[in-house]
Amino acid sequence: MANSKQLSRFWEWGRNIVCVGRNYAEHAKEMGSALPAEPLFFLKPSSAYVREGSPIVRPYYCRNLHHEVELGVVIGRRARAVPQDAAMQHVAGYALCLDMTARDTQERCKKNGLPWTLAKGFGSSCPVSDFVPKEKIPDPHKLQIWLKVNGKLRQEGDTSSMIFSIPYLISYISHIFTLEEGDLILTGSPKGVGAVEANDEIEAGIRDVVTMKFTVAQGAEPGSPKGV
Ligand SMILES: O=C(O)/C=C/C(=O)CC(=O)C(=O)O
Ligand SMILES: [Mg+2]
Repeated sequence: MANSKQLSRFWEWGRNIVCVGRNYAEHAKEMGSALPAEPLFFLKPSSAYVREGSPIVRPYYCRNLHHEVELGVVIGRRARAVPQDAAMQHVAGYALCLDMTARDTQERCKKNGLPWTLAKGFGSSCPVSDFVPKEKIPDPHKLQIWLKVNGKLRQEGDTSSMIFSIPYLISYISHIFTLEEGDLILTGSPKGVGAVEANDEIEAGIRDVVTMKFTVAQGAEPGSPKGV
């Protein structure tokens, strides 16, 4: 099992980013989507990570970039086909994460039955906070997560409202592929997702645990000499 110190910079390990979708009923409702009977999940590349001090870059093909604030679970020990009652032994800690989403692109992908990679997997689509060792969070299903844009509250959710619990998700995913040390699971967004524009400031937190701040920048068209 990797220890907290080794995993304190989990974003540098280059491991899987596994995202769970529609895990909060009110978010599924605001998207006009049905509740999932089983977890819905997708992957981001590890180059999607971005840390405070660097911007979230809106891709050139996106006109409607959305924030989704989510609790992230950092895997500390390889998990392969683990039962639910052993799943938490594989957790090293947590992080606050954003699942930045090119919503207009996602709508097109949904309509055409295409994967969500363009909408969810672009560079800087996964801003993350500092690592929080699991000892600091006695119950990850009793956390309040929130997000403000330019000082205005947009999202506030309680992790007790997740449809599928963290042990269920770890067990479920680990029966499909092996979870490795340093992998991150984004557990889904509560309601209140919305658009951000270039120069907006996003601030988010897990109440009493951690906060983070990012600014949004506009990505350059391919071939353009300027821009991010
Ligand atoms: O149902 C939809 O149209 C969109 C759902 C998502 O983007 C899923 C998530 O990423 C989430 O629920 O966090
Ligand atoms: Mg999400």
